[in-house]
Amino acid sequence: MGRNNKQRGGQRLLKRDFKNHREDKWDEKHDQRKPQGHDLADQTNAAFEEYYKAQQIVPPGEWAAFMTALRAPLPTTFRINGSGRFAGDFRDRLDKDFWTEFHGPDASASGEQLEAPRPLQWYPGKLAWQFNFSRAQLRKLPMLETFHELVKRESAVGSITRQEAVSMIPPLFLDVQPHHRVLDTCAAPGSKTAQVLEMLHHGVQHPAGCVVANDADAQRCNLLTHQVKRMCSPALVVTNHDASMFPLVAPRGIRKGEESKYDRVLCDVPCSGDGTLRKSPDIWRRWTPHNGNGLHYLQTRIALRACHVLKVGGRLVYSTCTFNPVEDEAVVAHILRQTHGAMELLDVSEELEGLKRLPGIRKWLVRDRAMLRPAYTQEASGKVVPSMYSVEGDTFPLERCMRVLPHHNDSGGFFIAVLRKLKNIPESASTTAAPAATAEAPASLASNVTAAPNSLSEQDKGAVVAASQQAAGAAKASQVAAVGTAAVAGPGTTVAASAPAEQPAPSTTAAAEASTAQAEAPSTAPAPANSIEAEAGPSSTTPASGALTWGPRGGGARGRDGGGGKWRGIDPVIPYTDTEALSSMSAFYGWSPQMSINQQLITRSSADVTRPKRLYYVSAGVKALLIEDEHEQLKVTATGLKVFERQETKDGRTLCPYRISQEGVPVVMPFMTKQVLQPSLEEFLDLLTHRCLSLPPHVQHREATPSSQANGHASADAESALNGAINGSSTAMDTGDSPTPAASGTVRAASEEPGLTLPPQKKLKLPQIHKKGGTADPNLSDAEDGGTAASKPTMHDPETLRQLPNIQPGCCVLTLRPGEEQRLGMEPRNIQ
Ligand SMILES: C[S@@+](CC[C@H](N)C(=O)[O-])C[C@H]1O[C@@H](n2cnc3c(N)ncnc32)[C@H](O)[C@@H]1O
Repeated sequence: MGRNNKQRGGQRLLKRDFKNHREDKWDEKHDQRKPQGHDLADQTNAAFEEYYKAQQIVPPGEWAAFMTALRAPLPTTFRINGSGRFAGDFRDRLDKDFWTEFHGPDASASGEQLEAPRPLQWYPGKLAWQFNFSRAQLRKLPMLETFHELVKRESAVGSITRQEAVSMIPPLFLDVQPHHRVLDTCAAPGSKTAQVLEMLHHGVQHPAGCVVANDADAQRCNLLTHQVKRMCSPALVVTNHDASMFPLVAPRGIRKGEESKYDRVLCDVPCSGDGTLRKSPDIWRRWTPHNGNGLHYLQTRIALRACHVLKVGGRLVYSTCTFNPVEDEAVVAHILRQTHGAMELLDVSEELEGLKRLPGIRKWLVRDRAMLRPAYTQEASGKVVPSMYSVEGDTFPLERCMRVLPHHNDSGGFFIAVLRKLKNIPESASTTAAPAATAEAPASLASNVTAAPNSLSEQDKGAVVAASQQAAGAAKASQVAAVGTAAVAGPGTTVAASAPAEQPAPSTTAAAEASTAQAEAPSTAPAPANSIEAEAGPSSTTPASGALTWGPRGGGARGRDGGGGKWRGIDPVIPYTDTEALSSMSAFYGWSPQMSINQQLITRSSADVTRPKRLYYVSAGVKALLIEDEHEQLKVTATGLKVFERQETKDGRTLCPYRISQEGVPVVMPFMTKQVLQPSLEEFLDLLTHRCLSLPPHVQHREATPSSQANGHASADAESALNGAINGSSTAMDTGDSPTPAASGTVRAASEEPGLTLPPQKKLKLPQIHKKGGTADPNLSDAEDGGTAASKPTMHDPETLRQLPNIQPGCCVLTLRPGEEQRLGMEPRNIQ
């Protein structure tokens, strides 16, 4: 009874640890240099000191420095999104301007000892930075306040990510390439997933690979989806499985072989977390060596499964944020032992120059109930298993593992091992820790599964003006400039407001997980004959997908209304193949029906399969994975980038059933040969400022010309895009419901995502407009505002007027003309 209570208590404790302390995400309270609710007296733990002194993980003479660093607050670190458009600008500004300011008269006058923000030496391209100011300093010094505001703003719009320095290390060792299929086994809250996605997208608009981000905790999957959606990547799949039983997928009749495996696997396992003591000082109070013992078994199972799903030749990174050898070297040694030479521990000491690290240790001790022991004996009491111990005679080169100590790089603590798969793991190899009878159940494994939101929905790259209100929020505005979507409405052709915000699916309890054995067993049913080939599928990850079907998947076909998924509470992933709608979209936007924009769309709607409200675009790599996952073995909680939203008109007349969503612009734009308008820069800015521009009477759109109204006019929500332009922050635009009768022949903002944004140092002097609601006149509703065309500037540029007759009523994309970006202080980019 007592034992059970303790077990339960231990589980609760550790679960709370993960929820609160391994999120690697910025928390405002960490601005405070003094840990809240803990004075220094709390930052002691005799058992901790005894345990780690005995393990000899700290070099002789460094113990005091180690402990002092562990008790000091953690510096703030952030990563500049390397695939973002303004990464270079922002980095150079930090490097030059702030450096100068920190050594200029303002800094000297303050009388403070200020350390300028500095790049992390070992992070490539000076794309990760560190600073160390107290809250008091931030408040006191205007110069610091400006810097802090800048960091907060860039973080909000996604051009930088606050992430603990050590947490940036594992993805760097993964060596991700754009064509890789990557699995992040324990991914939430997703800081490493975001980094991996950036790597996948590095230098390419449409990477052929994909990233599967998995977590056993459904709520944390939601958190991950939310965090990573700033990336606006169509190459992400979020799944909700116990990683120790992560399913490999394969279509009917095809044995699960190399093709369905992963080129890269990140195994950032749940751990006791004492490497995060600087960030989470309450761990001092709760630390015991038994926390690590309790997690060892789960860690070995997750790591072994990761080895199984890795391709031969692929890389696996195993990492923890604990110093504890039982969770570190012991797990690595165990997987080397259990995989019988199939896995090789790599020497990466030459990689990440400048990162101070210590080699892994070959001998360690395990604390059982009674004492610390170097080797397993029958007398060992408590929850210990042989695999926790170092084994005399093992020749594994464990010194190739890496331990990062806090005083070496002024960081948190971390452990990393990089492995390569040399050959297939013999069938006989065990996937569990040796005698596990006494091992604790995994403390962190959530038993309840809640559903995730249907899909990702934010803007990544590109250049955008318009946005849609429901999705306003985190937006990648600093990578966004000069392109926007708008809707042109003709007489009686009203463009509906953007679709309602996505509803999370209802919660439910855990669905049964596929067992490892099931996951790998070949299916027996024959492969279907008909097929739609995935365009530009990744050669390394696409099995014979030419022979597979891009159509309803197993559960989807059987479920409710023909659309329910296999996993309760989770919407199915349904390929969108409505040829009639797709042809009308192709004709309207001007692309060939065979292009991938038509071939890689999905819906998540089980209720309205025929007329889904939203269409999501998935990368070729994701499509290939979904095709292989014909039986819906993957419990996909989120995937795809929202690119189209259904548009309705009051009179039922639309030329095209779907308009482009703001975050979809970068994906859709390269395919478009129609519905692209390039107004002059002045008109562009006027449109943003006033929401609505009038057209001169003699230039009326053929469809958009109202029979009785004086002027057609163009409108777009100004305020958020303009603020975005000025602040470099995200923008939100208001579509309104429909143009008023007076507003026929309008160009209206069609979606509400990030708008025109500029590099932070480039500030435009543009007219001030009020905040909320997006209308230029606060007393008017959007529709009314759209109707006051007379008060708006008139579109008059001859080149704009020449283009207008080619724009059909409905959605169009606005872009700057070539070369105009420089006038806004932006680097030129290749838009169309
Ligand atoms: C250390 S955190 C991961 C941090 C994450 N990699 C990041 O960088 O943001 C460990 C995660 O493992 C998850 N987890 C715990 N047990 C798991 C299991 N059996 N399978 C998959 N995930 C698990 C937890 O929910 C937690 O989100």
